[in-house]
Amino acid sequence: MAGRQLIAGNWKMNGLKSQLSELTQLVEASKGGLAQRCDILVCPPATLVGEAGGAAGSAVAIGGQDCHAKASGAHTGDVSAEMLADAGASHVIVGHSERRTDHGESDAVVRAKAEAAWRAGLVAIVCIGEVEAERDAGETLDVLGRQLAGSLPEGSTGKNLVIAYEPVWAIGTGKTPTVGDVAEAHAFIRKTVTERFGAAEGAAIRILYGGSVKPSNAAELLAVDNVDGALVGGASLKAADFIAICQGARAA
Ligand SMILES: O=C(CO)COP(=O)(O)O
Repeated sequence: MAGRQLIAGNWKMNGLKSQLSELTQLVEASKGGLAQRCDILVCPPATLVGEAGGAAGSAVAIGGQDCHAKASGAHTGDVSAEMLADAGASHVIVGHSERRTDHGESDAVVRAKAEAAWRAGLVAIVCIGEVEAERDAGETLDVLGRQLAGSLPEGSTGKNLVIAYEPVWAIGTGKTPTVGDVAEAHAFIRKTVTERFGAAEGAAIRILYGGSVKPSNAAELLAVDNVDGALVGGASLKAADFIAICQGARAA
């Protein structure tokens, strides 16, 4: 078990400046004691990272949702890890299934992005997860093994890497795996990173669960062995829901 749990919000392509009032409420709750329960991270769209960092101060960490592998250059529309760090981010999500699907990102691309995150001093949150057909075919652990082998750079540690297990069929659908299935997947991920990066780092790397986490199921999911936090999409947009999810974190 990797110590304090991390509850991370992924706002995806949601959030105009007015959305920052939800972040302000979360910051107040964090200062009011929530931060004693868990580490809290919000990943707004890139347009809001700077302002969110200003609003969050040290009470809530701020992250990006993607970065380019290069530090700068002729890549119209892309954002580098260095730019996110410069704007106040401490983390960046890479390899989210929506990026893998919408932008054809391969494991090799995801790995290069994780290395870019490190180059800029950011923690990389690498997402993995099977699609429904793979699950139905009994291939979940094979898929996770392949994605871990291809997406995680050498030198991964508990300080520079977080893994998010997000079954693609559970994202935004209201469906979640059973706690038994979550336990099996997380135990497999723990074993895989321990074999590759050694016992100390394998134990320290946080493994988040993501996919339809909400106030009503958060405590149950966060109590599962080897679940070191949650990556929350839709329910992170409302401060009250996200705060309730944070309250479901296992006491450190
Ligand atoms: O993709 C997710 C977080 O990255 C999960 O999204 P939902 O919580 O909306 O299912």
